[in-house]
Amino acid sequence: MTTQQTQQSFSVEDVSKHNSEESLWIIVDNNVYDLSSFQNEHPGGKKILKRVAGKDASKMFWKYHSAGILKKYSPKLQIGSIGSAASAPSKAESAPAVQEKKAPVPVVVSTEPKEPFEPFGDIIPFGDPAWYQGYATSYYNESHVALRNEVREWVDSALEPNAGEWDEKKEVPAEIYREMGRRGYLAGALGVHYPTEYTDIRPACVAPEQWDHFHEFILTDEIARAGSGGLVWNLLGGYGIGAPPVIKFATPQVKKRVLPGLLSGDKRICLCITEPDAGSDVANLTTSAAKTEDGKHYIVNGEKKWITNGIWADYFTVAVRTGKEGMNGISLLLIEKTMPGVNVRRMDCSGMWSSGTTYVTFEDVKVPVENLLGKENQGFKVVMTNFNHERLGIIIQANRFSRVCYEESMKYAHKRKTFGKRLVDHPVIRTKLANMAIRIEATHNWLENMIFQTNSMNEQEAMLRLGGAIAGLKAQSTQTFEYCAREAAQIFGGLSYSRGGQGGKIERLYREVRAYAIPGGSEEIMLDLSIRQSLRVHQVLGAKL
Ligand code: HEM
Repeated sequence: MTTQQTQQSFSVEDVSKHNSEESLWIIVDNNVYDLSSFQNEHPGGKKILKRVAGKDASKMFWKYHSAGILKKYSPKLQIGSIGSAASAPSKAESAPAVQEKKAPVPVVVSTEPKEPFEPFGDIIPFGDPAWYQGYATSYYNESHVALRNEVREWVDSALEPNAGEWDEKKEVPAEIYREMGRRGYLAGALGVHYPTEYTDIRPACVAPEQWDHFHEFILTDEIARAGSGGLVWNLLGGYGIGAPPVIKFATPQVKKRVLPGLLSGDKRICLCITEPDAGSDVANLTTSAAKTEDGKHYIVNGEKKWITNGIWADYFTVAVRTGKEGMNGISLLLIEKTMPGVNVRRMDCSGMWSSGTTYVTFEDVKVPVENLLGKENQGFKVVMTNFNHERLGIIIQANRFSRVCYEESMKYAHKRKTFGKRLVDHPVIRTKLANMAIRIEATHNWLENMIFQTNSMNEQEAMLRLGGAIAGLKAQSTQTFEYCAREAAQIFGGLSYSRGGQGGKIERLYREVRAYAIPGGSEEIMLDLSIRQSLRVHQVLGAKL
């Protein structure tokens, strides 16, 4: 279908003539769709379309579908609009679809107190963070607003409508990952300053020197809005935890060789810590790295399990044992796919299908000593410095997924009727929505505080002082996610039990809860650490105990 045809204008009478199997047109929200060829492949059946052939089918359409369907199928099926070409936009169109190519204009930020920003998004109460909905904020400035708008436009048009299909295929087109690089999103997702020294790519709407942890928060949060953990981990999972040790601890030569390709999205990386027998218990890992007699290489042997993005990775940031037992014998090595002895196989998991969960084996892999990240036997420290960034990423995603569960439930509760009333008119359903919202907002507000603290401290200080609170917040966010996925599933009923369709996001997210509650420190470990670590810090600060 050409764009010109899409602009064609028809009258209701024109459409009414196309009311048969041979020529089957319908109207949805003032737009005209030719379903003549599509009717045979319509997952909801052919007959149901015949009943609305030649008619305005908006009401029936919105009863059975969510907005993503139109975004996905319009380019193929829409042939025009009713009346003038500039008719009222549909629900799906109201989100801008195509990003205009404009020259990047960095936003210059003033430090004056601000009025609330223009309301943004669907304005469903608690469906987005408060600062999106016209409430005042002291955390965000115009550059955050600009980035939020830019990412949402991309996610709405290019990611969300395809997330379900990609998850089923267990693969996201490589072009999407490269686009993450081209837009400067990968360079901005390292938990450090925007690394202008290793890439010429610049974000379109944020001056690199102004890029902060809130920008990374917004980026991750908006991508998570597509409602697929598999997708977020495909785009940010391996990279967000595998690349920071390289930029912080690799030698200058290795950084110069490796980082440009990683930041542009041409090369991929993953983090290999977990083993078949060592998960949250990092200090007990057994993958060995023995130095050769000439001291120029390590010979690496061992297995790593549940490695996100491993099947596509060019680089592996690997925790190995170079010394004695326990945490003081661990080092981090950058292993490369081109090194003989590196093997990967995809693992079958209950969720996160498009994230490429991998089993990695290292058999006598010869790694030059220059690929050591940090100092020998001090890798545990490198792993620890990674944790705040990794956990904040998990918290951001888990809480947006909770919001997606809530937002989808709220929308569905406004259209589904039972016992003669909309779901939202039943107090029991409103109680479910309220219990979801209060948890999401509490988590989000604590999260914003943690991001603000992270912005205000150097990394060493943040690791020590925020480690406990961030661990506690991780547990809170995954408990909230589990709660919201369950409640949303109950609200959607059978639709959340079958794959795809209106309940598709809920069904998928429900299967993804464990991927958030277990890795990056299980809930049990996080809760315990939140108290232990905070006590340690506050004893130094003079807690009166
Ligand atoms: C532009 C026109 C349409 C497109 C592109 C379309 C596409 C789809 C798709 C992709 C599904 C699979 C479920 C999902 O992913 O949501 C579906 C299901 C369905 N569609 Fe349509 N559809 C269209 C129009 C209609 C109309 C006009 C009706 C009703 C008169 C209808 C009734 C249904 C029903 C009953 C289902 C099954 C829902 C379920 O499994 O719960 N569709 N449609």
